[in-house]
Amino acid sequence: MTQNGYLSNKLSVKTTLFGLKLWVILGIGVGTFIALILFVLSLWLASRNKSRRIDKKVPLPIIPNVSKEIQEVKSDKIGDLPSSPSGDLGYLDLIPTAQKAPTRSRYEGFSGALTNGHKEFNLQEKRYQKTPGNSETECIATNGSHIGNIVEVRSGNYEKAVRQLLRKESSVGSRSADSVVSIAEISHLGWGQWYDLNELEAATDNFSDKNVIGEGGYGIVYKGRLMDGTLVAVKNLLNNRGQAEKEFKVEVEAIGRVRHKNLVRLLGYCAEGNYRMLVYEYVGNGNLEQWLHESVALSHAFSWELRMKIVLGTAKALAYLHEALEPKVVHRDIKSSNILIDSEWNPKVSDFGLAKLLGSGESHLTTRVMGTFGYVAPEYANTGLLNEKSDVYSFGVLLMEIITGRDPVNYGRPPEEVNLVDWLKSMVVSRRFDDVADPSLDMKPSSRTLKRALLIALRCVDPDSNKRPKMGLVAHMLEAEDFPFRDELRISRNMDRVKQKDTPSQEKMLQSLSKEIDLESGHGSRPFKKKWRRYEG
Ligand SMILES: Nc1ncnc2c1ncn2[C@@H]1O[C@H](COP(=O)(O)OP(=O)(O)OP(=O)(O)O)[C@@H](O)[C@H]1O
Repeated sequence: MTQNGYLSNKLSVKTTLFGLKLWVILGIGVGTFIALILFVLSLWLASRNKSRRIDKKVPLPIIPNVSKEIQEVKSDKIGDLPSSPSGDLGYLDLIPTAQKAPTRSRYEGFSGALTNGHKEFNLQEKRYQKTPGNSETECIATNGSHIGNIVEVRSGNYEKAVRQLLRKESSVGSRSADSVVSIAEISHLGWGQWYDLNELEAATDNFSDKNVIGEGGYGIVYKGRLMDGTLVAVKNLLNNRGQAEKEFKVEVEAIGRVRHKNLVRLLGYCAEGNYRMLVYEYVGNGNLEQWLHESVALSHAFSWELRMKIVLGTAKALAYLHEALEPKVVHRDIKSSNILIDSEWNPKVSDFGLAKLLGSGESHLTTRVMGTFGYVAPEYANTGLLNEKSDVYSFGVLLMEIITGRDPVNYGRPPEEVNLVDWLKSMVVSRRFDDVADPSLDMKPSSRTLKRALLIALRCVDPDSNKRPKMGLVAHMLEAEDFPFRDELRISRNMDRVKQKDTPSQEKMLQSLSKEIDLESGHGSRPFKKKWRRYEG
């Protein structure tokens, strides 16, 4: 027997394993071994690919684009910041370490670490004022240096905001690089004209002193002439960190899109580097404060009729802000220096830096009362509760100022005359009407006209904000010579009889004044009742 014959005989021997021949069992064994090797090999390859993908992910230099949640990101100082040689901050990793879940109205205790290779920088929330949609965070590095501010992070996504901020910081240097970021950031406003800083410098002769029109709490206003000849007023907001940014944003949001004959028009803005400027139509005939209190030599020319034209236009502008817009706009700083006057004596309400946008029926509770002493409604000053009725109060004070030519608060007067509202009420109660009109008026108004104006003013400053009329009604009262005050008062009284908690003197004063006006008008007003009812409530 050959060797081959012997091998094949051996392989063909049946085994005890299911009676299978030996070569079949050997074949199965080899096949299984090869399959096992292949399986292990494929597992190894798969895991290698996966780890490669993870490796690729780690150093990806991607920083999120401007998020919708980030309304504005501002950096105003180059701090002690890490940067890669390319100036790209893609290797940074922000690890929030103690970020509490944001509640509806506040974000708290943010801190995080920023790593760049072996370096680590701590970020910390330092300052915050929190109401929804109104927050500000200052980021400081471990060494205490200021990195920048994050303004208006709506859903607490600090990580994105900080990355954005840092990326911006990394683009150290040129003004143009900075302004590119700014343009991207505020382009979401989708409104108005963008002005170059160069353009405004040229328009105002390099912001020269001779072009200064005035200075308010938030910045200096310059007169300027654009290349196309348009006269403008340029408000250069003071760069006191967050405040300029807030004022800028509020003005733009509040009046950027609105058009009204009696609202000053905001033509556009400039946001380059740290500069924030607002460009308005130029209103060339001064402001109401100057006409009432400064231009003594000219005040005789400021007749009752012109004053009433200004009052009416202002009332219409406020009615428009409160009743025609959604969300409505509460101005919060109605006062004589904010009523600009054009060459045809049209008033233009200006300075919306403190304005607040409120949804319909909404009130706002604030911890910081803004406004100007003497004009602020008592409930707003005492409790911080703000709605459009606060503007109605300020308008009432403004009307009293126009009637009397007196400042809302003047410590130069005898104690009982310091506060205009209190003094005027006492004059009405003691029926000394002849002594209240501005002595510098050339022609005094008729008794009835004066009383009508006084009654409207007194209703606007009602201590109970619910009883103050809406501005639309105020405008109608001012406009309609035959407005039936007695009926109007009765309707108003009936409407809130349930919650009647008036001081009797206020109610009595208004009643007797309206009675007098109706008597002086000579008609009992029945036919007008229906007509006016619709303006109430
Ligand atoms: N569009 C404009 N046209 C002409 N003058 C303007 C214009 N806007 C503002 N002014 C003038 O510039 C001056 C400063 O205005 P601004 O609104 O900054 O401050 P203010 O109202 O006087 O004070 P504050 O802002 O502190 O309440 C005022 O005298 C105002 O009359």
